[in-house]
Amino acid sequence: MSSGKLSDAFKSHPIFLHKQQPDDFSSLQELPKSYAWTSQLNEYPSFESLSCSESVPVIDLTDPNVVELVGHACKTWGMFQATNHGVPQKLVDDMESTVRSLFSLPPQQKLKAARLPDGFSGYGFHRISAFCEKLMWSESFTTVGSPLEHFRQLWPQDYTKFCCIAEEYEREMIRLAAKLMWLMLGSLGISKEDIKWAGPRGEFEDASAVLQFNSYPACPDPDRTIGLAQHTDSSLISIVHQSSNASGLQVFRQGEEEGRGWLMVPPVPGAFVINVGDFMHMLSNGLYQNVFHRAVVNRSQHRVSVACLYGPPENAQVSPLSKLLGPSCPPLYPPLTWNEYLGTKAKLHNKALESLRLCAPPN
Ligand SMILES: C=C1C[C@]23C[C@H]1CC[C@H]2[C@@]12CCC[C@@](C)(C(=O)O1)[C@H]2[C@@H]3C(=O)O
Ligand SMILES: O=C(O)CCC(=O)C(=O)O
Ligand SMILES: [Fe+2]
Repeated sequence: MSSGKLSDAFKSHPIFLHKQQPDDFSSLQELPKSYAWTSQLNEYPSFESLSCSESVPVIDLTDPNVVELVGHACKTWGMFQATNHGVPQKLVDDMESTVRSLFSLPPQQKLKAARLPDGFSGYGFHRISAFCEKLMWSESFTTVGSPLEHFRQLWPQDYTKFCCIAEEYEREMIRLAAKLMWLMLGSLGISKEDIKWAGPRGEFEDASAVLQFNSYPACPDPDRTIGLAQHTDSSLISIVHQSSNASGLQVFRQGEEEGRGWLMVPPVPGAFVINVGDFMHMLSNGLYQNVFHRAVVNRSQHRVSVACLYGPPENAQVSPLSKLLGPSCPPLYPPLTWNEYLGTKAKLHNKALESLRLCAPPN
């Protein structure tokens, strides 16, 4: 397998769906058969909330114990919500308005920025649709590097304004992601010298970031379909802003029999949801849990989210950190670039990580 550019990751893994582009959701009064899921959805129960000790931790990044809190959340949940993260609220609001404005464009206009079957960036169904029994009630827009070309197609008049917002937002995400990386790694006793690809100043100067906009229109029959099917993110970490008008993000809780299921992650004003991705799981040699999550839809609200999938530099071979290895802790995964991993994921989806495992994880 080759390393190469992230934007070329899917060149040899095109996806073909029985419908290439999302419908005009606003015109649908009933759920079409193609969106009606039959199995999988209710395999496990959904919970609005469990007891209060059992909700995704909310962590104030200025808390004196932040390193321990973050480490604990990554080991036990693989997810937390971060407050006091330093990203200006105005920028987050502008980003959300941009995303709403994009998905509110007429269908024909959105298709001007359509993602090609073998492409990485642009508008369309989510990449994982290829593995789903039915279509998902959502639309997405993905961008890596500058969104300028696509934005120019979408908004011939005011693309500059939207471009500035997206680029500024991405810069802030990259800054926050580096900070979160060191909180997570610090909690494992890892320091700047331990990771070559963290760059000379240890600030992950060359890390890659993908911006993913998700749109979940109001749905006439929300219980029979899904917005985004269960998955783990292929990133090191993902930083998600969810709109505050509706909940929808659910996290899978392993737990005992009756406690096992999908737990709602309610929007917390001003907070970002932070996910442990597959690469952080590999880097930490299994100490941090990559986390299964999905998004459900609702009857009356148009929900949107903005995810930044943050990964290693394009050409970096990432392997389990040697400081975490020992006679009783052999490496669980081989060295891998992000590009190579996305290729494996494009073939095997939720089984990708397991297929790469070199030996069984210790209990
Ligand atoms: C860098 C990535 C990671 C991708 C593919 C590619 C660009 C878009 C990402 C997502 C975003 C939405 C969920 C997901 C499952 C999807 O369908 O597209 C993600 C997937 C992954 O995490 O594997
Ligand atoms: O919409 C959400 O809350 C989840 C989005 C997500 O999981 C993703 O973009 O990877
Ligand atoms: Fe995700």
